[in-house]
Amino acid sequence: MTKTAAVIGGGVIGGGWAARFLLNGWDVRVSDPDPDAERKISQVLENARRSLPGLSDAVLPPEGHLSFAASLEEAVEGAAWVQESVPERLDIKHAVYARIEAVTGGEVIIGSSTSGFRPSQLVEGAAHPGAIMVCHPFNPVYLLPLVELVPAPQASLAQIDEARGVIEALGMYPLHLKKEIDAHVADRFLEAVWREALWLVKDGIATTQEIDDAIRYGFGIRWAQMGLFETYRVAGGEAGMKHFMAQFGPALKWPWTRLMDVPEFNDELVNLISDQSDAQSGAHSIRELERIRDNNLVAMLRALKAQDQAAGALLNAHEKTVRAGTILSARAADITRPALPVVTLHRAVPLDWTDYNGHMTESRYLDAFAQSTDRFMEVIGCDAEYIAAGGSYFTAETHIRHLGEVNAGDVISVRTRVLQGGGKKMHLWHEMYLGEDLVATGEHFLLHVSLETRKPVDAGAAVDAALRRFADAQAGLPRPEGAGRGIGAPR
Ligand SMILES: NC(=O)C1=CN([C@@H]2O[C@H](COP(=O)(O)OP(=O)(O)OC[C@H]3O[C@@H](n4cnc5c(N)ncnc54)[C@H](O)[C@@H]3O)[C@@H](O)[C@H]2O)C=CC1
Ligand SMILES: C[N+](C)(C)CC(=O)CC(=O)[O-]
Repeated sequence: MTKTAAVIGGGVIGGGWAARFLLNGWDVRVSDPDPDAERKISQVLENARRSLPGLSDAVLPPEGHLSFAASLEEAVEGAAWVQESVPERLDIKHAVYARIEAVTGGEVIIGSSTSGFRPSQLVEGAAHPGAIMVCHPFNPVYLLPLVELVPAPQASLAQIDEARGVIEALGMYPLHLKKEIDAHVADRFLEAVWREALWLVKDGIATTQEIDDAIRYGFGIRWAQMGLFETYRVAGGEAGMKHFMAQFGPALKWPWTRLMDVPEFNDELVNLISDQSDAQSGAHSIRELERIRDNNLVAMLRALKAQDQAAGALLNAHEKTVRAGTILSARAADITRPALPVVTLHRAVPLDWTDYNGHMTESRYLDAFAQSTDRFMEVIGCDAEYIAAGGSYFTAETHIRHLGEVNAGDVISVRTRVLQGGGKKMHLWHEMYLGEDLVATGEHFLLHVSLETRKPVDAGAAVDAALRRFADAQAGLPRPEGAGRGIGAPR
């Protein structure tokens, strides 16, 4: 049964949470007094739809239903999770919790997005303090996986486990802090860097642009993949962390920081920073900047995914749980019915597969069809073990036709037929579908080779027999329209 999340406060962060829940198959009910909340959330959701589904190579569950409740109580009624993202003011948060608890009676976890309040502050006056916990996300919530999970001391193990389970099921990473502290862990770093940056601008040392360059051309890239300590361990050379600390330890006593002071936050400083920021980035609207940010984040996360490192390793682990029980079982059914085309690919289109024309770029059609060919090779037994023993297929010729547009986030499927198969030859016909619409075809002629001699040889007996089983069973099907067609030939 589809679960419902109540999102209380639908601003920047509430909107991001709504998108994260919806795109992972939850229904979402939003409560926000702002008459503009619906418009703002629909824009956040639009950005999320083009970036989150294609982050993974597995297809997420069907998108949940979004609704806007007339009252907080209506939003919370029957919800399996409540995520509070109202402004960072304790009085507002306390008033909201009292109303939520009156409906849930402490039976449902209330995750708070608070950037800085400690759980013991959040639960002051609460009837069911164990159910209220810090679940601090990072913007954009629909792409960044970190959630700092800080329960109040009254929380039971079962409540903490439940929270952890929900966060993980959303593809996020619960960092469970056992001790509370103002601003948790990550925001203490952000605060330190922010203070230092304000001083550098105020003192005329660097502009907002120069500070951003210092981060994005250097340590910002490093931090995304190894964090702080592992990065510094490597920086210590062969002697590692101890050498690093011996070399740079004394600098801690030198005036390398102004963190002890806070620059006075007066109009002069605010204008200095915002004027420089306008000059730096004012040419883009916030929505444009969000899309630029999302494109970059998706590209970085997918690069880390390919390396199975950091947040990319988390994506891979989540993908396994999403895959289980969906496409794999569908494929297994197809394999037992060789007269039918085999579903060899079912995935969402990643943002980094699109181009300047705003749709899936041509090289990715070959990528998708190549994945289908690889999958079909596995189906007939030409798998990693067979290849390691010295046999494989090389592609000799390919013809791709583009029949319809595909956009980021679209779920595509490829169905594969065998036009000819046996001995050295394998002639495949891939059809790519968006729903029931045929959007591309790929015709591929492959030769079975010996990986030792690099020359064509007949396939091994088992692979040959499996391939012929498909070829024979599909021989009676009508020849696909477009098969064997040369470029420019009439349709
Ligand atoms: N903006 C950021 O970068 C991050 C913010 N946070 C935290 O998330 C929370 C929300 O922050 P933002 O989304 O940035 O603020 P925001 O100002 O964008 O959104 C707050 C929303 O709450 C609504 N609201 C006010 N009173 C309400 C009530 N009684 N019931 C329901 N809705 C109500 C407002 O109309 C507004 O739409 C804060 O606790 C903040 O510390 C956490 C991570 C990052
Ligand atoms: C600036 N901030 C304290 C609201 C930042 C956060 O809480 C996390 C983030 O997304 O940067």
